[in-house]
Amino acid sequence: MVSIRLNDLGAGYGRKPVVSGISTPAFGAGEVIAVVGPNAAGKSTLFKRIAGLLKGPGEVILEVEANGWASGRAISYMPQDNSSSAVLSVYESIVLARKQGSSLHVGDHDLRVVDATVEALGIEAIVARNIGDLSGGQRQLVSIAQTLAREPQVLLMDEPTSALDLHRQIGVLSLVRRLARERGMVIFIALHDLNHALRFADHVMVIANGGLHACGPVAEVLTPALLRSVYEIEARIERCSQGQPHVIVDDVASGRPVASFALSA
Ligand SMILES: Nc1ncnc2c1ncn2[C@@H]1O[C@H](COP(=O)(O)OP(=O)(O)OP(=O)(O)O)[C@@H](O)[C@H]1O
Repeated sequence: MVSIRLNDLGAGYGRKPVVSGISTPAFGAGEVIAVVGPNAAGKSTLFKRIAGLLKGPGEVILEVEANGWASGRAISYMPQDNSSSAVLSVYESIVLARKQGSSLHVGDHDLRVVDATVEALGIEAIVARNIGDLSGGQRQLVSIAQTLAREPQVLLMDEPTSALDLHRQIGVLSLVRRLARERGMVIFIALHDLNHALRFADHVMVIANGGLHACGPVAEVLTPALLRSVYEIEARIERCSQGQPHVIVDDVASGRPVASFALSA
């Protein structure tokens, strides 16, 4: 079983902090946490800090109990941009991702995990293709496969469905949530689609103005008041016929043009 808590975490580039003072409760096995917020708020920066790719103040408190399942690394980060080598086949790239940081010996179990991941994502038809020949959405599915095949205990997925059609967005997020429950992972997903956050996440972290603006159960945090203060939109949260909450946007707050929504420097 795994749990992860952020304590007064900060990160930035050079001397300039992008985010600071981020503290959360402990998130436990099986939980999915949506990380949302405006462009350039610092979601990717926070993920890189949690993954240990950036240094900064504060601590990531990770507790891992051996449970027989965990064959993979503790924390794995799936970046927004896929920079896999274009000369590898899809299958080779997934095997390589699984073996990254461990011995290069590829055993039967490794191949079974790779095959199961390929099947779960429905990418059997492209496994022999070169990554460089794929469409943007296909590359994103391969990047997801590479990340899942590592079997991490904490997974940081940075906008994993941004290039996917609606059917695959729902499919991938359903799969990710199921794997979190089955494997006892903690999964953080940076998302811009708040309806996906409402549908697939247990908790939400709202990153804005250089820090953690709000954190808690997703349906409690994503309110019209929060959408107004963070996104400058007038919106309602209404339930569809199946009881699922949805954001319905009525207007841009105060009638200002969308282009006036300021990016942080
Ligand atoms: N390598 C870097 N060097 C310097 N500044 C950077 C670097 N990467 C990101 N930044 C800056 O850090 C800030 C936060 O960027 P980050 O990518 O974390 O935002 P984000 O919330 O993930 O944005 P988006 O939703 O647009 O993907 C931005 O102002 C960005 O320009």
